[in-house]
Amino acid sequence: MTNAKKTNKDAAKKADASAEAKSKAAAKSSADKQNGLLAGIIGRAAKTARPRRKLDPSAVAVDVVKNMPQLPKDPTKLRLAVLGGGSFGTAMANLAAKNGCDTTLWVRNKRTVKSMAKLHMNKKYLPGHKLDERLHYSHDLAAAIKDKDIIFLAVPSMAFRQTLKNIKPFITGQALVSLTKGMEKDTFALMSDIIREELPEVNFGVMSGPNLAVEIMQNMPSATVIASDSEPLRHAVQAALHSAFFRVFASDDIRGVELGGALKNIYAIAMGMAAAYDVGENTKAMLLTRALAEMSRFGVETGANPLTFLGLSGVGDLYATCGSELSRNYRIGNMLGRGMSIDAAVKKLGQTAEGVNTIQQVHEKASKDGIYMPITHALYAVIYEDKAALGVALNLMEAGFRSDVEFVMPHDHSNAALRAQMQAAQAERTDSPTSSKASK
Ligand SMILES: NC(=O)C1=CN([C@@H]2O[C@H](COP(=O)(O)OP(=O)(O)OC[C@H]3O[C@@H](n4cnc5c(N)ncnc54)[C@H](O)[C@@H]3O)[C@@H](O)[C@H]2O)C=CC1
Ligand SMILES: O=C(CO)COP(=O)(O)O
Repeated sequence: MTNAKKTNKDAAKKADASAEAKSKAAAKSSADKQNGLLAGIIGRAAKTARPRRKLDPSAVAVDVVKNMPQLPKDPTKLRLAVLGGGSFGTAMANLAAKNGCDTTLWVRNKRTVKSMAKLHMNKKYLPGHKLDERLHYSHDLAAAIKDKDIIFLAVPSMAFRQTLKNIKPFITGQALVSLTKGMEKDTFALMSDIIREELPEVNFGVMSGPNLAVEIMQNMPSATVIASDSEPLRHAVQAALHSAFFRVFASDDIRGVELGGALKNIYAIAMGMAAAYDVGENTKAMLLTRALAEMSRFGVETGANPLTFLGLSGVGDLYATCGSELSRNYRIGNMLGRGMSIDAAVKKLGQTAEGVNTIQQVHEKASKDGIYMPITHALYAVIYEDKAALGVALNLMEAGFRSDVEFVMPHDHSNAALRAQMQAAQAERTDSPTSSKASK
């Protein structure tokens, strides 16, 4: 090799090494920036979210907690009761029975119990779907929950408090898990609030996720989230329900998981209505994404961690319900979009659509507390104030300058900065001689 060639090769090597070092430094700086951004978001979330309530051991009756750490990890040894024989209670009870748990489904109607036990089918809510033959049925509440490890509640939100009052005399150490996705009428209480009020000594969790009951019965792979302060309870629920077709993820953000399940029903109604108007994919995507923004904003204001809304119980459930006719809330919205009144739509559905009440609760709470929830208010105006849907939808498009993700760039900043820029540009146009010429 000549000296010149060697010098060129060395120079090229040096240049490569320097380029590599630069690119590594750039990658590191970009990663640092991203980590910094994430740390900022998490930090803000931690500041805005209310401190989580941990169980206060001194307030918990000893006989109630003593069972929890001893919950059998082997699902075949778990004893469960599921209260509420609608589509979701039945689907969850069936999953647990298939896993070998000793499971009793409590249904208030004696005749329904007889029919289910005879046919191994819930003819009214899940017709055509065979239930596991090991599943037990009862209409006797005390017997159904006696000696159980966990009681799952799958009654509609309007019946939740009364159901807790009914089981209170028979609680001897069972843990509770709410499957209900709604808010109590007129109180804005979530199911976890009601449990804390009615049975403050009981260990509990809430479960929520993209879980259309019919798809679960069809063994379509699905997943959900169990949120609880109690690790043994989270593990027990995972062990009881996890299967090849159903994954159970864990969280300790009870409020966030529960709010995801309750709030998405509002937007499922909006999406069902939008579908009736035959809107385009861009419009659906905008609605869905701004719905997520509303949900997480509302969540932060009421004590949830906004990052929870990125999980299965947030965006996951929003996606499932906002695009499927299997969702009763979506169907209600679709009927409204086709000109039916809310009362007629609810009557025709004949099943639980929690969103109908949740819209009213959230509209009132957001108005009272000044939480910016334009989609919810718009939907409320269409459903309960008889406003024309198209006009309300177009008004939404004029809501001013907002930032995309407010936890990355807060709205005030984006609004103020954008307004200032627009005003400056406007002033420049009016001042410039060319603009006055053009306007003549
Ligand atoms: N169906 C689904 O795909 C899912 C439903 N959920 C939630 O589960 C809860 C229950 O929903 P579904 O089972 O779908 O409802 P559903 O409309 O299919 O059935 C409701 C059941 O509750 C019973 N019920 C009504 N009032 C009662 C009372 N006062 N006492 C005892 N039982 C009473 C009804 O007889 C019926 O068996 C709702 O909050 C819903 O949002 C959650 C996840 C999925
Ligand atoms: O919550 C659900 C699926 O995750 C069921 O939705 P609907 O109550 O709208 O049917």
